[in-house]
Amino acid sequence: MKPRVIIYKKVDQQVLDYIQNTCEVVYFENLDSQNYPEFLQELKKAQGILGSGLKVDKHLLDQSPELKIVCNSSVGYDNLDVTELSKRGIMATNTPEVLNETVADTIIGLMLSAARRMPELDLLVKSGQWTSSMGETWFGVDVHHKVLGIIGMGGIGSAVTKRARFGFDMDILYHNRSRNEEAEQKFGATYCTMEELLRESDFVCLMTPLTPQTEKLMGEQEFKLMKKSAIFINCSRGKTVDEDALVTALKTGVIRAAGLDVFVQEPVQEDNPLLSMKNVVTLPHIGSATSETRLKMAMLAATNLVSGVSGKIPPSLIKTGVQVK
Ligand SMILES: NC(=O)C1=CN([C@@H]2O[C@H](COP(=O)(O)OP(=O)(O)OC[C@H]3O[C@@H](n4cnc5c(N)ncnc54)[C@H](OP(=O)(O)O)[C@@H]3O)[C@@H](O)[C@H]2O)C=CC1
Ligand SMILES: O=CC(=O)O
Repeated sequence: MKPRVIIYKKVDQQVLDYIQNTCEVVYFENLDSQNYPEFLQELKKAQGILGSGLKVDKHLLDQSPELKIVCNSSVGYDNLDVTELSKRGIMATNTPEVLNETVADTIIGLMLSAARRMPELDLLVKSGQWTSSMGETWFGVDVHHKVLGIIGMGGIGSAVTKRARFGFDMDILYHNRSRNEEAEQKFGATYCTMEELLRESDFVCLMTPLTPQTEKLMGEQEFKLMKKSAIFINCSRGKTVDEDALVTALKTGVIRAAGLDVFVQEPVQEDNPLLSMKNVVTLPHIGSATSETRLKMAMLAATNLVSGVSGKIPPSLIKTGVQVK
């Protein structure tokens, strides 16, 4: 009998076909309050699940006695309670590396947009306010030859660094818990404390995973350490930032601008003050969202799923302490 699995996000037909070769698939193109009860029913019989963002905690796992593997189609896995998964001997996987270059493109886009005020100027042109002389009220600041500070120099941070160093002649500072020698040797990135990074960078890019240690890593004190002219970019998770402190820093000129792909609440609430600020460029958590990369992510998640339910070691197993036999 084929192992029974649930897919809870829309995937490409070729991904579906690949999984269906090995598994009996229950397919929810998306999960909402309407189909959630049906999903819970199906979960009782499922050996594997694939999707992104579903909170997989003790409560959910209590309702999934057959589960062997949980496959995120994302690199971040803050939605998974890995301790609880590990206790129950359930494997967890993510999709690292295949999205690095695409997310790095998004981050460079946010840096350029915020520095050169592209969304503001786009609106101005489209609303017929382009006057013959666009004076200095509309000037931006340069990106090239500035200092970029990366908090979280991992796969994505390194791809940003490559672009910034070789494309924009930027100097790169970074902060991790441990040194990334490859980034130092290949791209000339310099390791420093978080305080040094915040004081010296013209652009601060936050790229850590969301963990208990990184929750609100950027707060009032951290923004105050930054240059008044600095631009803050967050493409990690909304909760790595104290959003109230960010609003105050942007409103009171503690920092110049921000580019944000992620928010504490997603989709972001309409009355979030960040949405009405001209010095903030926003995106709807779309860092990896190109057709090519989303397909690679889904295919990697599918490979993880099929391996896991077939008793093999999935290619991107998250280290949860689960012993794979
Ligand atoms: N907006 C979007 O669409 C996307 C968002 N993301 C987010 O980006 C995150 C990073 O992805 P990726 O680069 O692939 O991950 P990696 O694991 O490759 O890199 C994460 C880096 O963060 C560092 N780090 C972890 N904890 C801390 C800490 N407490 N203080 C300082 N540095 C820390 C790690 O170094 P060390 O262990 O030495 O501290 C590591 O270098 C994901 O977890 C996800 O949340 C990812 C993809 C798309
Ligand atoms: O947010 C996206 C991810 O891959 O993590």
